[in-house]
Parts: sequence; structure tokens; C-alpha cells
Amino acid sequence: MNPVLAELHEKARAVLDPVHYDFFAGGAGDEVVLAENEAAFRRLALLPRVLRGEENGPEFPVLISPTAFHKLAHPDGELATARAAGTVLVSSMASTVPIADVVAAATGPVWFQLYLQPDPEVTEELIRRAERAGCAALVVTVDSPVFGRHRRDLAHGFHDLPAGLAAENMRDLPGTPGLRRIEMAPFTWADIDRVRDLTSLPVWLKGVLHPDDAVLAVEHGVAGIFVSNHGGRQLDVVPAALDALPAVVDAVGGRIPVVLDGGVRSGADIALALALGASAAGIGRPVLWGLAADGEAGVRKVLDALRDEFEHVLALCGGQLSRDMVVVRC
Ligand SMILES: Cc1cc2nc3c(=O)[nH]c(=O)nc-3n(C[C@H](O)[C@H](O)[C@H](O)COP(=O)(O)O)c2cc1C
Ligand SMILES: CCCCC(=O)C(=O)O
Repeated sequence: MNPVLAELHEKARAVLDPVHYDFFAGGAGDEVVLAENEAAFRRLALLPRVLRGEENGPEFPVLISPTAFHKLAHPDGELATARAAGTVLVSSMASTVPIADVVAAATGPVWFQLYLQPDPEVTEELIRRAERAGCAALVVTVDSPVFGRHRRDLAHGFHDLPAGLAAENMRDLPGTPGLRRIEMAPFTWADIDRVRDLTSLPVWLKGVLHPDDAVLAVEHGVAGIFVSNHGGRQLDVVPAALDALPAVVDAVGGRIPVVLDGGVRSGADIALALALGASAAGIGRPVLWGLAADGEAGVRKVLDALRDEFEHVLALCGGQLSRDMVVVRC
């Protein structure tokens, strides 16, 4: 793990209310997948190429994956994250700052993460809010037909935000004055088609693991996919996100970009994801640790540390990353 990230994690653990720390840190079930997401990177190694001179590698290929409730981490919440981002920020529908304010504060493109809602008018209004705010894409999370069961939250009895904090995008939606709860429901590809018909924004899917679903995503005109197991917070029997990546990349065959998130904690992890065919890596918890430890400056430290380390790894790899360079450790 990058030492800056490790230090910020320790600081976050020390300053956060333990209930909120566990909400951020925890996973579903026995937390097997939570641990595997990081362990999968340790099982792989990179064979660097030599004598390549100064090849130009990819730009810093990291984006901020959507995480809920940033004001639980820091009073500035998503505003601090947005100010620090400087790269694509996928803003959670469950943000504690309204999406328009997130976009206004942002130093890079903002994409809106959406959980489709059972009432199509509510979904449409959320999409319109994202459009009006100036979001550059929609990211529909498809790995959550039901909520994951997070044992740490259940043990603490944590199921509501403290007084004064709310999922601000859920205010004054059609049919409900005031706050509306975010609902999970089992949707279909027809619902994705409807979203595409409703908006001219690129529509990404987040939470694809099966290669056949990746092919369906291409066929349904999706702009890109996130190979993700929701940071081990949904089904605790799936593979590590990294282990699911190559088959999805092969199925997609370069037709759309594939982002990998889950367990990315260092420049080497980013390099491994790219070598296995990801266009970019998403980071979830490290951003929360930076935010909790040091607000906007902490998020910036996380991104700067990863950028610096990734560039160093890339230089040591001869400026290029490809699948033939990845081997399994003995
Ligand atoms: C506290 C927390 C809240 C999250 N909230 C959301 C969310 O609102 N929407 C979503 O699509 N994914 C959510 N995720 C999943 C992340 O987008 C991402 O897939 C995951 O955190 C990546 O793994 P990492 O934390 O190991 O980097 C959340 C993850 C965490 C840890
Ligand atoms: C209603 C908020 C959902 C947040 C989420 O996706 C998670 O905690 O993993």
C-alpha cells in the first residue's frame, strides 16, 4: 500500500466516530471479498520492458468512485472532495451535498452515479438534476437489486444519517415533499434502454462482473462499464474485482472503456489494472480516509501520492503496460 494512503487511513480511523468508520470500512457478510480485492493485486507481478527509452505512458488514469455520505467524514463533505479531485469525480446519488453544488465546486469533470428508482418519474427527475448541474455522464449502479448486508452496521444499529445530514439529491422529488429514501429494486436491460432514451449523456454501468453482461452492455449502447464488486459491500462470494477484469476486457474487445475499482491502494495496483486492460482505476475508500483525516488537503494528498507513485512505476516498466507483462506470483 502507498505509505501516504496508509498514514491517512490510520489518521481517519483515529478521528472518525467508530460507527462511521465501520460504515466506510466495512463490507458485506464475512468480508471475504473486501479482503480479496486488495489481496488479488499481491498475487500478480509485472515483468517490466527494458531499453524502451522515454515512451509516453497513459495520463494519470484514476477516477474517484462514488461513495455515499461524505459529510460523515468531514464537515465540508463532497465540496472538499470536488475541490481536490482534479480528475473525474463520480458523485454518489447519496451525497450529502446536492449535485449542483458538487459540480460548482469541482476541479474536474463530474459524473452522476444513479440508483434507478422504482418510480420512473423520480429517476427522470434525478437525471434532469444531473443534466442541469452540468454532469458529463451518468453511472448507473447495477450490482444492487437489494441492499448489501453490512454486519458492522447491523451490529451498531447504524441505518440513518445523524440529524442535520441528508442525501440532499433526494429532496422534493415527484410525489414526495421533503426527503425521499433511496430504494433498491431489481431492474432490467429495458430500464437501461429507457435511461438512454431519456438523456443524451453517456450512460455507464457500474458493477458488472460477468463477461456476458459486458457484451449485453455493449449491445445496449452503454458508454463504458465499471468492473466492480462495490468494494466488497454487496455479494460476499464474488471474485476480487481484479480477478474478474481480464474476462470482461476480452468480452468487450475494446468496443467501450472498462474501469476497474476495488482494492486499488498504490501506483503498482493502478499499473496492474491497466496492464490487464482497464482504461482507468477507480478509488473509493482511500478518498474517504483522506477526507476524514484532512478534508480537501487530505483528498489531494491521496491523489498526488497515487499520481507520483504511478508515474514512477510506469517509468520503471519502460513506459508501457500490457497483458503479456503480467505474471502470477509463485
Ligand atoms: C462507504 C462507501 C459508500 C459507497 N457508496 C456507493 C454509492 O453510493 N454508489 C455506488 O455506486 N457505489 C458506492 N460504493 C462503492 C464504490 O463506488 C466502489 O465501488 C468501491 O468503494 C471501490 O472499492 P475501494 O473502496 O476498495 O476502492 C461505496 C463504497 C463505500 C466504501
Ligand atoms: C443508500 C446509500 C447506498 C450507499 C452504498 O452504495 C454503499 O454504502 O455501499
